[in-house]
Amino acid sequence: MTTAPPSTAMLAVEDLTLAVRRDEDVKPILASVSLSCAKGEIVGLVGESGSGKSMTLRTAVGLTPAKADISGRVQVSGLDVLGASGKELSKLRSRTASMIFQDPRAHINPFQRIGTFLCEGLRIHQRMSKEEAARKATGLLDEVGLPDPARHMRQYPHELSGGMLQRVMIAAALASEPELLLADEPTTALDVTTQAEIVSILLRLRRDRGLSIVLVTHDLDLAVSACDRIHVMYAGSIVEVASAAELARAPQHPYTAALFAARPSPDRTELKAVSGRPLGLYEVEGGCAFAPRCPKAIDLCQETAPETRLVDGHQVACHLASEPPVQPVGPLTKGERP
Ligand SMILES: Nc1ncnc2c1ncn2[C@@H]1O[C@H](COP(=O)(O)OP(=O)(O)OP(=O)(O)O)[C@@H](O)[C@H]1O
Repeated sequence: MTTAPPSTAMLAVEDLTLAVRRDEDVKPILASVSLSCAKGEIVGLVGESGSGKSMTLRTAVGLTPAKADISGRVQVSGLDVLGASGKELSKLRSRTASMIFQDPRAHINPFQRIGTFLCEGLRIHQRMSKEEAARKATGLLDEVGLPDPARHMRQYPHELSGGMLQRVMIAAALASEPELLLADEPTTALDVTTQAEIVSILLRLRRDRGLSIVLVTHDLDLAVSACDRIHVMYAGSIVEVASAAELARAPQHPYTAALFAARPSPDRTELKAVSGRPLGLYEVEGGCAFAPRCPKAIDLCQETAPETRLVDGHQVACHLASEPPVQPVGPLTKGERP
């Protein structure tokens, strides 16, 4: 088992630090985030609300707040995203990397037929004729498993269920033949059966197209079932990275362990919610960001931010993890802030 960043990374985020400016205020959001996704790999990014998952994903395609201080490196398929021109970024977003989101209805015009929605991008970005675009769009709906693509092309969004609409959004994301799919909570609004169907589509797309996928989710079980590797995020930092199987077998960071313990399960009579509330990076005073909620915290945790260590194949940012720190990743929670 290996958790080292693959050398053929489709996405490589290294030491990414980001703070948003408003007037005199500076709000730190990400601290020294490193994350990678190889060609054909499905990588999970999990953590509670406000930990910075969406901001990491958006920064990967250059969608950052207007007034932000950013440092670090982000590469997608060889493009230096933080140094890219507007033209390069729009090419990145219209060709190389596509995104899907939690609520498909918020990203589709309710007055436009599904076929019109799908064909628009194909005609503009790929300069297809009307007939070519319709043929390609119908094929994409078939690829994502919609039962009657020709009929769905003529339907309006309100005629489709949430799960069917999410498939339409995946079809739209595939229209540009991307190499990388960034999926931000794509199953959160769906029932359990439909969630499983969406995950099986993602797995099939990886197999058939060699697509690289970053899956953001709150749902650890879903991440374990879908992903090769998982990055666990807390307060704007990655606190643990391991293969999905290894993370589920033996989580090393107390936060990861607490997330696993908080999952509902048939053999559990009560839920062990992670105590306390999740902090944003801007609320962290010093030391380990998880220390105020950590049942194992010692004085050192309150005082000094932990470095990332390699323990049993896991990269883990915790003082209580016993192996020496890995290089060159530095302090995770209190790196140099802008
Ligand atoms: N444009 C912005 N300006 C200022 N703060 C922002 C902006 N966008 C996000 N934030 C803040 O950044 C932090 C991380 O937000 P982000 O949406 O990345 O978290 P998340 O882990 O994706 O949460 P969720 O699971 O709820 O979507 C939050 O504190 C959020 O309020």
